[in-house]
Amino acid sequence: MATTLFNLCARKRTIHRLKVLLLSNIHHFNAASTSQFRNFDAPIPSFSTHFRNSRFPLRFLQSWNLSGGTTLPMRQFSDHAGDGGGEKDTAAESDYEFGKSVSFELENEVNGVSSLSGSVVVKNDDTNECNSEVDDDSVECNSNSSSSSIGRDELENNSNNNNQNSEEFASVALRDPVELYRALCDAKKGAKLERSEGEVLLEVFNYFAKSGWASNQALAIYIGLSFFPTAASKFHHFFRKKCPADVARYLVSLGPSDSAVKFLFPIFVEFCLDNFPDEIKRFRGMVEMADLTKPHTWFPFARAMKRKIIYHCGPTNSGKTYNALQRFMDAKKGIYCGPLRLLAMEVFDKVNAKGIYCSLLTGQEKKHVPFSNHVACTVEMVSMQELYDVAIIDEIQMMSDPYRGFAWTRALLGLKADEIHLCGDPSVLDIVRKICQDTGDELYEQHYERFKPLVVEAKTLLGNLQNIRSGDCVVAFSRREIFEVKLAIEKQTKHRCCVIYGALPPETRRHQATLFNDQSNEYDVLVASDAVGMGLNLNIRRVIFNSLSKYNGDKMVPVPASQVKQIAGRAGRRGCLYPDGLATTMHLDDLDYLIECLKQPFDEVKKVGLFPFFEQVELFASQLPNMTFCQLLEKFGESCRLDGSYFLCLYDHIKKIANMLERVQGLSLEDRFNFCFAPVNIRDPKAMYHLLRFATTFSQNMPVNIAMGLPRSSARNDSELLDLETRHQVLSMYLWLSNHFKQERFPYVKKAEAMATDIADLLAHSLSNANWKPLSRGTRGKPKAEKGEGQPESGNAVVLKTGKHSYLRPQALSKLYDRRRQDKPLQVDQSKKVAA
Ligand SMILES: Nc1ncnc2c1ncn2[C@@H]1O[C@H](COP(=O)(O)OP(=O)(O)OP(=O)(O)O)[C@@H](O)[C@H]1O
Repeated sequence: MATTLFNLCARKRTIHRLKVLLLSNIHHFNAASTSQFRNFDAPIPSFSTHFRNSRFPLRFLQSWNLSGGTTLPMRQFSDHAGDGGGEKDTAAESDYEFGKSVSFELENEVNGVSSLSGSVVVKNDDTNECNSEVDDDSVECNSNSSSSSIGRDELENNSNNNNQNSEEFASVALRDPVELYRALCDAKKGAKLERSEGEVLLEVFNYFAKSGWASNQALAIYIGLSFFPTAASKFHHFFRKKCPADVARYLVSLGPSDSAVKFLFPIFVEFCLDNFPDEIKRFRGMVEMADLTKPHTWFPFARAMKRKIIYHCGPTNSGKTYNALQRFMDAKKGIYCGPLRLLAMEVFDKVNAKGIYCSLLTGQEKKHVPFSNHVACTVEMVSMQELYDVAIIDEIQMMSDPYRGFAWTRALLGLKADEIHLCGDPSVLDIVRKICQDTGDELYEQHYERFKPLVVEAKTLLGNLQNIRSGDCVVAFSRREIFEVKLAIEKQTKHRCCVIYGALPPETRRHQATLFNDQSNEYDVLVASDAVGMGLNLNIRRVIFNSLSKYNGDKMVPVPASQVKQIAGRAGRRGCLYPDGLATTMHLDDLDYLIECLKQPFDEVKKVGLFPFFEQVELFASQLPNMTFCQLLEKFGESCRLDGSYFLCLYDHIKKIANMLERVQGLSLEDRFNFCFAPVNIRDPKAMYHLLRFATTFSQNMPVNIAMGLPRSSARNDSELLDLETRHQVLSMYLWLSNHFKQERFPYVKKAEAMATDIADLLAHSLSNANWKPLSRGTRGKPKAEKGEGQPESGNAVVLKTGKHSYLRPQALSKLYDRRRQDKPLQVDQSKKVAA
């Protein structure tokens, strides 16, 4: 029922949307249809190849740079045939998105048969070379291997047979696939094969059906990945019914190999064109609807402008944003786009404090300042309709973020501003240059150096918390670790700690930052996650990495060098109490990795993120009735085409929400799309429950209420603290939804804002007093029994250094370190190392 409704709504709206999209993107579709897809109706240009008289393969091969000809830009397909046996999925998926060209070097080699100065050598990768090569050497090789049993006559016979075989094989290999396919069609019956030959042939076709390379190449004739196995199976039956003896023998000689796949593929193409016109038409329609190529053409107004792009390129703390903000404040009308609410709020405060009216726009809040011509927003909220004099896109390197990258790409391509300032590290400089070539914008580069070099303190803390000093920021990569460190520091030293991590509301993070920056109180140490890397001005003297590994949702992995740099760079900012920044590690065995990371140049990003607009998904949906939204997204991912500089952003979290909302009936496609982007922690069942509840009430056309209480007092343990965090997230989600749907559907905005403020206060108060052992979300409500003083929590931590001031490291990490240590023994003179 839900699906039907969803499809009904989708179709009803599609016609109108289609018109809008076609009108606004007409150029895009034209361009795409001419350059990205082979045109089956176009006349065939003459071309010298083995595939004479071919309807399809001729064009097919032309565009794939058969013999050094031009390569048309197209979706990237894998050029490795060597992924047959069972690797299909990964190979297909990994190569699926982006168009690199494929080259068959058929001039010199045809399916394993090379024509070399008149003599023919059959190469078969999968069989013994001695048997497969038919020349003098091979005879010798044969005779060596079996000289005792084979007589001279037999040898000669073998040699003659081999020569005959090789001639026959060569003639099969060199046959025009179109002609061969026609011959197969005309044949009444295939040759009778021996059982062993039949078995090998079966293996060959199984190998073909599993070939990621073949399934990937088949996309070019609009045989989709999901249909490929069916097509391959039908092709097999057809072949077995009609196959002549010489072709069968040739295939048996090749065996289940890449050469066999390459031989069969052009025949398969002919077979598909003949037998699956409807399937091809359907998939072609889908592909055209899911065309994400040439994204710069999606923004015709921005393309009509002569925009000036200024790339402020440099490491952290080099004054990039400061300079860009000067231009922003001087402009008549400006927009700042940042990665975090926190950064947008900071710019909002800073600019208003200078007497320039500036509004604030984030997913959760709209603060309109009367008479303001400036706005500070989060990058997802940037308007593509308004005209600006100056725009800033901060942290532009986040274009390559696997989840959110599309928002930066969209802002860069679509912003209607005369002057756009990009601030970020050099990792996306090359790709921005390329994009500016496509858009026709002028690019100016301003390179920056850090105000003061960052110094690595080679001594490290040697695991001893007594070495903590005022102004230190200890960085840990999980909430649990953060509270463990805070607890240990407060227990073993006189310092008090503020904490900052991602799950805290921006207001609470700001409050903790203020507490830490303020010299008049006892909170002089900060314990923070990677959330400290962006958006807060902090008086940090030294950044200490408690560990340099983090959980990626699946396993512990080393923290990427770019992130280490970004975080370490927070030490010693210009204008703060400690202008000379220091970075070090808690434990000596992490020091090498830190030094390596800081020495690394910035990685050059090859691709930036892209994601379809709702209109594109809607258009696509019109092709696929009877599909759930989640299936639709999957199909879109499978069918979409992208240019080489772009990747499709990950959307597993969106699919998870889409799946949950599947049971909610009466939501339109657009509603589903919007609900799926709501900020929710998909690993938090309580938060997910509230999202489901909001969507259900919304679908019943009723005003959505908050239906959530407010705790009276601050948290007394970690379970209560986690509960406060979740409640704040639910309120934040409510506010976000109220800004993305009609407000009358979410009428309790004021109440939600007031509750969020109260919870932020409670959180701030709770954090000041937090002195309990942390829980992870999974163990919420089940606090572990307290252990005796100094004893590690069983199974969770090990003592790395004994003694009163030793610090316990979580066990998952210590295992990783042990492994790393085994891989690379610690250098004794490590402490002498100093890096700048
Ligand atoms: N010319 C300047 N005069 C006074 N203060 C400055 C100047 N340039 C930068 N600053 C200050 O130096 C600090 C770092 O500058 P800014 O935030 O612009 O660096 P950044 O390169 O953008 O670093 P990040 O990427 O870490 O934000 C800020 O506090 C900023 O106010």
